[in-house]
Amino acid sequence: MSKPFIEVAAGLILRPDGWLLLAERPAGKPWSGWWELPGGKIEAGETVLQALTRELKEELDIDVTDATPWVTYTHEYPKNIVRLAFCRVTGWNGEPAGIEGQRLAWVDPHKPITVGTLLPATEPPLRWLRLPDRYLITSIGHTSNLPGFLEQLDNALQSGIKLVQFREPAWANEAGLEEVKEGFRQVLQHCHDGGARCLLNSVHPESWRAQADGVHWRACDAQAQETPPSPAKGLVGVSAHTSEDLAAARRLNADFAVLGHVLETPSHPDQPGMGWARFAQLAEEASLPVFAIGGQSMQTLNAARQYGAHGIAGMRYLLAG
Ligand SMILES: Nc1nc2c([nH]c(=O)n2[C@H]2C[C@H](O)[C@@H](COP(=O)(O)OP(=O)(O)OP(=O)(O)O)O2)c(=O)[nH]1
Repeated sequence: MSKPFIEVAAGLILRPDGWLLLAERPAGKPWSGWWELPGGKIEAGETVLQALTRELKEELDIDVTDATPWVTYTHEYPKNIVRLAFCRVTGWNGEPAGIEGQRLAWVDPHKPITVGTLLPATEPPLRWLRLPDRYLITSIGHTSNLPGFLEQLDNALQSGIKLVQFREPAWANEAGLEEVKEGFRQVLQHCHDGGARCLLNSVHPESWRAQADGVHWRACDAQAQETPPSPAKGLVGVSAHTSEDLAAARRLNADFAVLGHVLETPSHPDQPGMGWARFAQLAEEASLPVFAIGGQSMQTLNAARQYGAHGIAGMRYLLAG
Protein backbone atom coordinates (compact mmCIF):
# COMPACT_ATOMS: atom_id res chain seq x y z
CA MET A 1 0.00 0.00 0.00
CA SER A 2 1.37 3.44 -0.85
CA LYS A 3 2.14 5.82 1.99
CA PRO A 4 -0.15 8.78 2.76
CA PHE A 5 1.04 12.01 1.14
CA ILE A 6 0.70 15.16 3.27
CA GLU A 7 1.07 18.74 2.06
CA VAL A 8 2.27 21.15 4.72
CA ALA A 9 3.00 24.89 4.92
CA ALA A 10 5.75 25.79 7.41
CA GLY A 11 7.08 29.23 8.31
CA LEU A 12 10.62 30.43 8.84
CA ILE A 13 9.58 33.26 11.10
CA LEU A 14 12.53 35.64 10.99
CA ARG A 15 13.09 38.60 13.29
CA PRO A 16 14.94 41.63 11.87
CA ASP A 17 18.10 40.45 13.69
CA GLY A 18 17.95 37.15 11.75
CA TRP A 19 16.81 34.97 14.69
CA LEU A 20 14.29 32.26 13.90
CA LEU A 21 11.28 30.94 15.82
CA LEU A 22 11.13 27.20 16.56
CA ALA A 23 8.29 25.35 18.26
CA GLU A 24 8.15 22.05 20.11
CA ARG A 25 5.46 19.71 18.83
CA PRO A 26 2.81 19.48 21.54
CA ALA A 27 1.76 16.32 23.39
CA GLY A 28 -0.87 14.28 21.57
CA LYS A 29 0.46 14.94 18.04
CA PRO A 30 2.71 12.57 16.12
CA TRP A 31 6.38 13.39 16.81
CA SER A 32 5.49 15.21 20.04
CA GLY A 33 8.57 16.62 21.80
CA TRP A 34 10.46 17.17 18.54
CA TRP A 35 11.14 20.74 17.38
CA GLU A 36 9.80 22.16 14.13
CA LEU A 37 8.97 25.27 12.19
CA PRO A 38 5.45 26.45 13.04
CA GLY A 39 2.84 25.51 10.44
CA GLY A 40 0.57 22.63 9.51
CA LYS A 41 -1.38 20.82 6.85
CA ILE A 42 -2.74 22.63 3.82
CA GLU A 43 -6.51 22.19 3.65
CA ALA A 44 -8.44 21.59 0.45
CA GLY A 45 -8.83 24.79 -1.59
CA GLU A 46 -6.14 26.70 0.33
CA THR A 47 -3.00 28.22 -1.17
CA VAL A 48 0.27 27.72 0.69
CA LEU A 49 0.26 31.27 2.03
CA GLN A 50 -3.40 31.02 3.11
CA ALA A 51 -2.68 27.79 4.99
CA LEU A 52 0.40 29.30 6.60
CA THR A 53 -1.49 32.41 7.71
CA ARG A 54 -4.27 30.30 9.22
CA GLU A 55 -1.89 27.90 10.98
CA LEU A 56 0.21 30.70 12.47
CA LYS A 57 -2.94 32.39 13.79
CA GLU A 58 -4.16 29.10 15.31
CA GLU A 59 -0.81 28.00 16.76
CA LEU A 60 0.87 31.30 17.68
CA ASP A 61 -1.90 33.94 17.58
CA ILE A 62 0.00 36.14 15.15
CA ASP A 63 -1.30 37.85 12.01
CA VAL A 64 1.10 37.39 9.11
CA THR A 65 1.66 40.57 7.08
CA ASP A 66 4.72 39.62 5.04
CA ALA A 67 5.52 36.12 3.79
CA THR A 68 7.12 34.75 0.63
CA PRO A 69 7.40 31.20 -0.73
CA TRP A 70 10.88 29.69 -0.35
CA VAL A 71 11.96 26.07 -0.82
CA THR A 72 9.38 23.29 -1.30
CA TYR A 73 10.87 20.03 -0.12
CA THR A 74 9.62 16.44 0.00
CA HIS A 75 10.70 14.06 2.75
CA GLU A 76 9.79 10.39 3.12
CA TYR A 77 9.10 9.25 6.69
CA PRO A 78 8.54 5.60 7.65
CA LYS A 79 4.76 6.11 7.73
CA ASN A 80 4.11 8.94 5.27
CA ILE A 81 5.55 11.31 2.69
CA VAL A 82 5.48 15.00 3.57
CA ARG A 83 5.74 17.82 1.05
CA LEU A 84 6.76 20.90 2.99
CA ALA A 85 6.30 24.33 1.44
CA PHE A 86 8.71 26.39 3.53
CA CYS A 87 7.98 30.12 3.52
CA ARG A 88 9.94 33.05 4.85
CA VAL A 89 7.85 35.15 7.24
CA THR A 90 9.32 38.58 7.84
CA GLY A 91 6.27 40.59 8.95
CA TRP A 92 3.52 39.87 11.48
CA ASN A 93 1.39 41.57 14.10
CA GLY A 94 1.28 40.28 17.66
CA GLU A 95 3.76 38.45 19.87
CA PRO A 96 4.02 34.69 19.14
CA ALA A 97 2.47 32.62 21.95
CA GLY A 98 2.25 28.83 22.35
CA ILE A 99 -1.55 28.58 21.99
CA GLU A 100 -1.49 24.76 21.92
CA GLY A 101 0.74 24.57 25.01
CA GLN A 102 3.85 24.14 22.87
CA ARG A 103 7.20 25.60 23.95
CA LEU A 104 8.68 28.26 21.66
CA ALA A 105 12.27 29.42 21.25
CA TRP A 106 14.01 32.11 19.22
CA VAL A 107 17.32 30.73 17.94
CA ASP A 108 20.28 32.08 15.99
CA PRO A 109 20.22 29.92 12.83
CA HIS A 110 23.94 30.56 12.27
CA LYS A 111 24.81 28.66 15.47
CA PRO A 112 24.21 24.97 16.33
CA ILE A 113 20.62 24.39 17.47
CA THR A 114 20.68 23.22 21.08
CA VAL A 115 17.06 23.79 22.12
CA GLY A 116 16.05 20.20 21.30
CA THR A 117 15.97 17.65 18.49
CA LEU A 118 14.67 18.90 15.16
CA LEU A 119 12.27 16.86 13.03
CA PRO A 120 14.34 15.22 10.26
CA ALA A 121 12.71 17.29 7.51
CA THR A 122 13.34 20.50 9.46
CA GLU A 123 17.12 20.20 9.33
CA PRO A 124 17.71 21.08 5.63
CA PRO A 125 15.92 24.45 5.74
CA LEU A 126 17.99 25.51 8.73
CA ARG A 127 21.13 24.68 6.78
CA TRP A 128 19.84 26.54 3.70
CA LEU A 129 18.98 29.60 5.73
CA ARG A 130 22.69 30.09 6.37
CA LEU A 131 23.32 30.78 2.69
CA PRO A 132 23.82 34.47 1.94
CA ASP A 133 21.18 36.09 -0.27
CA ARG A 134 23.62 37.51 -2.85
CA TYR A 135 26.06 35.49 -4.96
CA LEU A 136 28.65 37.43 -6.92
CA ILE A 137 30.16 35.87 -10.05
CA THR A 138 33.47 37.18 -11.33
CA SER A 139 33.79 38.69 -14.81
CA ILE A 140 37.43 39.72 -15.09
CA GLY A 141 37.94 38.58 -18.70
CA HIS A 142 41.54 39.71 -19.14
CA THR A 143 44.72 39.94 -17.05
CA SER A 144 44.82 43.74 -17.41
CA ASN A 145 41.38 43.99 -15.74
CA LEU A 146 42.44 42.18 -12.57
CA PRO A 147 43.62 45.17 -10.43
CA GLY A 148 40.43 47.14 -11.17
CA PHE A 149 38.28 44.10 -10.49
CA LEU A 150 39.93 43.45 -7.12
CA GLU A 151 39.22 47.03 -6.09
CA GLN A 152 35.55 46.65 -6.98
CA LEU A 153 35.47 43.26 -5.26
CA ASP A 154 36.76 44.80 -2.03
CA ASN A 155 33.94 47.34 -2.15
CA ALA A 156 31.38 44.63 -2.80
CA LEU A 157 32.76 42.59 0.12
CA GLN A 158 32.52 45.65 2.32
CA SER A 159 28.91 46.09 1.30
CA GLY A 160 28.18 42.59 2.63
CA ILE A 161 28.82 40.08 -0.20
CA LYS A 162 29.66 36.76 1.49
CA LEU A 163 29.65 34.33 -1.44
CA VAL A 164 31.63 34.61 -4.68
CA GLN A 165 32.18 32.32 -7.66
CA PHE A 166 35.36 32.44 -9.69
CA ARG A 167 34.17 31.86 -13.28
CA GLU A 168 36.43 32.97 -16.11
CA PRO A 169 35.88 30.91 -19.28
CA ALA A 170 36.82 33.78 -21.64
CA TRP A 171 39.97 34.69 -19.72
CA ALA A 172 40.99 31.00 -19.54
CA ASN A 173 40.60 30.77 -23.33
CA GLU A 174 42.97 33.55 -24.17
CA ALA A 175 45.49 33.59 -21.30
CA GLY A 176 47.96 31.04 -19.94
CA LEU A 177 46.81 28.69 -17.20
CA GLU A 178 49.27 30.11 -14.65
CA GLU A 179 48.04 33.65 -15.24
CA VAL A 180 44.42 32.73 -14.58
CA LYS A 181 45.43 30.59 -11.60
CA GLU A 182 47.23 33.56 -10.09
CA GLY A 183 44.07 35.62 -10.63
CA PHE A 184 42.06 32.95 -8.83
CA ARG A 185 44.56 32.95 -5.95
CA GLN A 186 44.21 36.71 -5.57
CA VAL A 187 40.42 36.68 -5.76
CA LEU A 188 40.35 33.92 -3.13
CA GLN A 189 42.66 35.90 -0.86
CA HIS A 190 40.52 39.04 -1.13
CA CYS A 191 37.38 37.01 -0.41
CA HIS A 192 38.90 35.44 2.67
CA ASP A 193 40.23 38.76 3.93
CA GLY A 194 36.73 40.16 3.44
CA GLY A 195 35.03 37.28 5.29
CA ALA A 196 33.53 35.65 2.16
CA ARG A 197 33.70 32.20 0.61
CA CYS A 198 34.77 31.65 -2.97
CA LEU A 199 33.62 28.69 -5.09
CA LEU A 200 35.43 27.57 -8.22
CA ASN A 201 33.51 27.05 -11.46
CA SER A 202 33.90 23.56 -12.96
CA VAL A 203 35.25 25.08 -16.21
CA HIS A 204 38.59 25.50 -14.37
CA PRO A 205 41.05 22.66 -13.60
CA GLU A 206 39.93 20.20 -10.96
CA SER A 207 43.36 20.43 -9.31
CA TRP A 208 42.57 24.04 -8.21
CA ARG A 209 39.48 22.97 -6.26
CA ALA A 210 41.32 22.04 -3.06
CA GLN A 211 42.00 25.75 -2.47
CA ALA A 212 38.41 26.85 -3.07
CA ASP A 213 35.52 26.87 -0.60
CA GLY A 214 33.52 24.60 -2.85
CA VAL A 215 32.67 23.94 -6.45
CA HIS A 216 30.10 25.49 -8.76
CA TRP A 217 29.09 23.11 -11.57
CA ARG A 218 28.17 24.34 -15.01
CA ALA A 219 24.86 22.79 -16.07
CA CYS A 220 26.55 20.58 -18.68
CA ASP A 221 29.18 19.34 -16.19
CA ALA A 222 26.49 18.64 -13.56
CA GLN A 223 24.50 16.63 -16.11
CA ALA A 224 27.60 14.62 -16.98
CA GLN A 225 28.19 13.50 -13.37
CA GLU A 226 26.47 10.19 -12.69
CA THR A 227 26.95 10.29 -8.92
CA PRO A 228 28.30 12.93 -6.56
CA PRO A 229 32.08 12.91 -6.98
CA SER A 230 33.92 11.96 -3.74
CA PRO A 231 32.63 13.87 -0.70
CA ALA A 232 32.56 17.47 -1.79
CA LYS A 233 34.64 19.93 0.17
CA GLY A 234 32.62 22.96 1.13
CA LEU A 235 29.60 24.20 -0.77
CA VAL A 236 28.23 22.77 -3.98
CA GLY A 237 26.38 25.06 -6.41
CA VAL A 238 24.90 24.14 -9.78
CA SER A 239 23.82 26.32 -12.71
CA ALA A 240 20.39 25.40 -14.05
CA HIS A 241 18.16 26.45 -16.92
CA THR A 242 15.72 23.53 -17.01
CA SER A 243 14.02 20.87 -14.88
CA GLU A 244 16.68 18.38 -15.95
CA ASP A 245 19.44 20.67 -14.68
CA LEU A 246 17.67 20.95 -11.33
CA ALA A 247 17.39 17.16 -11.16
CA ALA A 248 21.16 16.99 -11.76
CA ALA A 249 21.65 19.48 -8.90
CA ARG A 250 19.68 17.20 -6.58
CA ARG A 251 21.68 14.16 -7.71
CA LEU A 252 24.88 16.02 -6.82
CA ASN A 253 23.46 16.87 -3.37
CA ALA A 254 23.94 20.52 -4.25
CA ASP A 255 23.50 23.12 -1.53
CA PHE A 256 21.83 25.45 -4.04
CA ALA A 257 21.13 26.11 -7.70
CA VAL A 258 21.45 29.26 -9.78
CA LEU A 259 18.49 29.44 -12.15
CA GLY A 260 18.08 31.63 -15.20
CA HIS A 261 18.54 33.74 -16.91
CA VAL A 262 15.35 35.36 -15.69
CA LEU A 263 15.47 38.85 -17.22
CA GLU A 264 17.41 40.17 -20.16
CA THR A 265 21.10 40.48 -19.42
CA PRO A 266 24.13 41.94 -21.24
CA SER A 267 25.95 38.60 -20.80
CA HIS A 268 23.40 36.77 -23.02
CA PRO A 269 22.22 39.54 -25.38
CA ASP A 270 20.59 37.22 -27.94
CA GLN A 271 18.60 35.05 -25.55
CA PRO A 272 15.30 36.20 -24.06
CA GLY A 273 14.90 35.65 -20.30
CA MET A 274 12.66 32.86 -18.98
CA GLY A 275 10.64 35.46 -17.04
CA TRP A 276 9.43 35.31 -13.45
CA ALA A 277 6.47 32.97 -14.04
CA ARG A 278 8.67 30.19 -15.44
CA PHE A 279 11.29 30.90 -12.79
CA ALA A 280 8.67 30.46 -10.03
CA GLN A 281 7.49 27.17 -11.53
CA LEU A 282 11.00 25.74 -11.71
CA ALA A 283 11.97 27.09 -8.27
CA GLU A 284 8.96 25.36 -6.73
CA GLU A 285 10.03 21.97 -8.03
CA ALA A 286 13.74 22.47 -7.26
CA SER A 287 13.66 21.11 -3.68
CA LEU A 288 16.68 23.25 -2.85
CA PRO A 289 17.39 26.97 -2.53
CA VAL A 290 17.52 28.81 -5.85
CA PHE A 291 19.27 32.05 -6.74
CA ALA A 292 17.75 34.05 -9.61
CA ILE A 293 20.25 35.15 -12.25
CA GLY A 294 19.93 37.45 -15.26
CA GLY A 295 19.31 41.18 -14.88
CA GLN A 296 19.42 40.92 -11.07
CA SER A 297 20.34 43.76 -8.72
CA MET A 298 19.42 44.89 -5.21
CA GLN A 299 16.29 46.39 -6.84
CA THR A 300 15.12 42.91 -7.91
CA LEU A 301 15.87 41.04 -4.66
CA ASN A 302 12.39 41.57 -3.25
CA ALA A 303 10.73 40.60 -6.52
CA ALA A 304 12.90 37.49 -6.73
CA ARG A 305 11.74 36.47 -3.25
CA GLN A 306 8.08 36.88 -4.24
CA TYR A 307 8.74 34.22 -6.89
CA GLY A 308 10.37 31.75 -4.51
CA ALA A 309 14.04 32.70 -4.90
CA HIS A 310 16.40 32.37 -1.98
CA GLY A 311 18.43 35.24 -3.35
CA ILE A 312 20.03 36.77 -6.43
CA ALA A 313 23.21 36.02 -8.37
CA GLY A 314 25.02 38.18 -10.88
CA MET A 315 28.13 39.86 -12.17
CA ARG A 316 27.83 43.55 -12.94
CA TYR A 317 25.07 44.85 -10.70
CA LEU A 318 26.20 42.96 -7.61
CA LEU A 319 29.76 44.15 -8.13
CA ALA A 320 28.52 47.72 -8.40
CA GLY A 321 26.79 47.29 -5.00
N1 LIG B 1 4.73 22.33 10.79
C1 LIG B 1 5.78 21.54 10.49
N2 LIG B 1 5.59 20.25 10.14
C2 LIG B 1 6.69 19.53 9.85
C3 LIG B 1 8.00 20.09 9.90
N3 LIG B 1 8.90 19.13 9.57
C4 LIG B 1 8.20 17.99 9.32
O1 LIG B 1 8.66 16.91 9.00
N4 LIG B 1 6.84 18.22 9.50
C5 LIG B 1 5.81 17.20 9.32
C6 LIG B 1 5.30 16.67 10.63
C7 LIG B 1 3.86 16.29 10.29
O2 LIG B 1 3.87 14.99 9.72
C8 LIG B 1 3.48 17.28 9.23
C9 LIG B 1 2.73 18.47 9.79
O3 LIG B 1 1.51 18.07 10.23
P1 LIG B 1 0.82 18.60 11.58
O4 LIG B 1 0.32 17.44 12.32
O5 LIG B 1 1.71 19.54 12.31
O6 LIG B 1 -0.35 19.44 10.94
P2 LIG B 1 -1.50 20.22 11.68
O7 LIG B 1 -0.90 21.31 12.55
O8 LIG B 1 -2.43 20.63 10.58
O9 LIG B 1 -2.07 19.16 12.68
P3 LIG B 1 -3.49 18.46 12.85
O10 LIG B 1 -4.47 19.56 12.91
O11 LIG B 1 -3.61 17.56 11.66
O12 LIG B 1 -3.30 17.73 14.14
O13 LIG B 1 4.70 17.75 8.65
C10 LIG B 1 8.16 21.44 10.28
O14 LIG B 1 9.26 22.00 10.36
N5 LIG B 1 7.02 22.13 10.56
